[in-house]
Amino acid sequence: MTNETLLGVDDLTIAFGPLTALDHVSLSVQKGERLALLGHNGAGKSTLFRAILGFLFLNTGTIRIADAAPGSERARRAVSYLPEAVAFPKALTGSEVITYFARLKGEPPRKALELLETVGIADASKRRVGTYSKGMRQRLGLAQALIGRPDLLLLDEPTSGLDPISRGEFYDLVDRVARQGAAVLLSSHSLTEVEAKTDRVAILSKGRLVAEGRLADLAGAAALPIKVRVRAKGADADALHAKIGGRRLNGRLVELDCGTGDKMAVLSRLAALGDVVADIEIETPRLDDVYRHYSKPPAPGDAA
Ligand SMILES: Nc1ncnc2c1ncn2[C@@H]1O[C@H](COP(=O)(O)OP(=O)(O)OP(=O)(O)O)[C@@H](O)[C@H]1O
Repeated sequence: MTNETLLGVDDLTIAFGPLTALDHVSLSVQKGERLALLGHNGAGKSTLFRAILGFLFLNTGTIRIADAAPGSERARRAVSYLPEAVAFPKALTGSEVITYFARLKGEPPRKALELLETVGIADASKRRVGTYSKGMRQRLGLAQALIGRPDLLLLDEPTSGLDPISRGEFYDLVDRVARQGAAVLLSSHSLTEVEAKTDRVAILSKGRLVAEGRLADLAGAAALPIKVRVRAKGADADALHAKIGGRRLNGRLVELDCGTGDKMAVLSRLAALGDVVADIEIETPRLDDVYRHYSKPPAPGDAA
């Protein structure tokens, strides 16, 4: 653990009776870093959050938050949590909610109220929360989580139910908070979103950490193929398919798999075909390919 490590989880096991929800899990999140926690329903993501918050007995291992034990005074000051469906008293205004939480955290309400500006709902600060849209409630939740400048932000599926624009804006805010030095651990089922918006991913499968690292490194380690999609001239995919093999996707497209080392050779071969090829597209592995590779298929009834 370096002094830049704001969350260190080492060999963590958590069991609920006979069920092992987390099985010897180790991971860390550094200052300014956004780590995405991925996994099917029941993989153990929320259990990890609850353990970090100090609510659970650890069967094995340790958790350190800014070098403090979970649940300690120091850790409680350092960590903030935003659940998936944040609920505030409907009769309170946004300002009243923030003032209330600032007082609970022993922070000056005036400073905390500036966070309503940060998250873009200052205009609605005098309105009752009961009139807020889901996106506005999540923004208010983020403002609440940011009170006192936490070192570690835990975001449990923070954008589920938000429209694409609100999701984008939410991630921009998270990005800004990370650039100011916070460590962010967020869980999500939305792989495309996480791919562009986080620094590293950790994949849990049935309580075990099956992969952890930067997307490009995980894709490289898994030796996932690059897909080369070739468009046939004159919409004659059959003729093209007969020449190059691979998969015929439709009447115009044929797809080939190749390793990073073979890419140039494959491209040269295709270029030499000349008249039968209209266009070539190259697709490097995406997070959903990496996720599918590393995570086991869900048990029946476990669909994400
Ligand atoms: N208090 C508990 N008692 C018994 N089993 C529990 C308890 N809390 C969680 N579990 C079990 O632990 C496993 C992990 O659950 P967890 O809620 O951490 O999964 P998750 O990855 O957050 O899933 P989801 O994506 O659905 O939120 C599941 O099998 C769940 O049923």
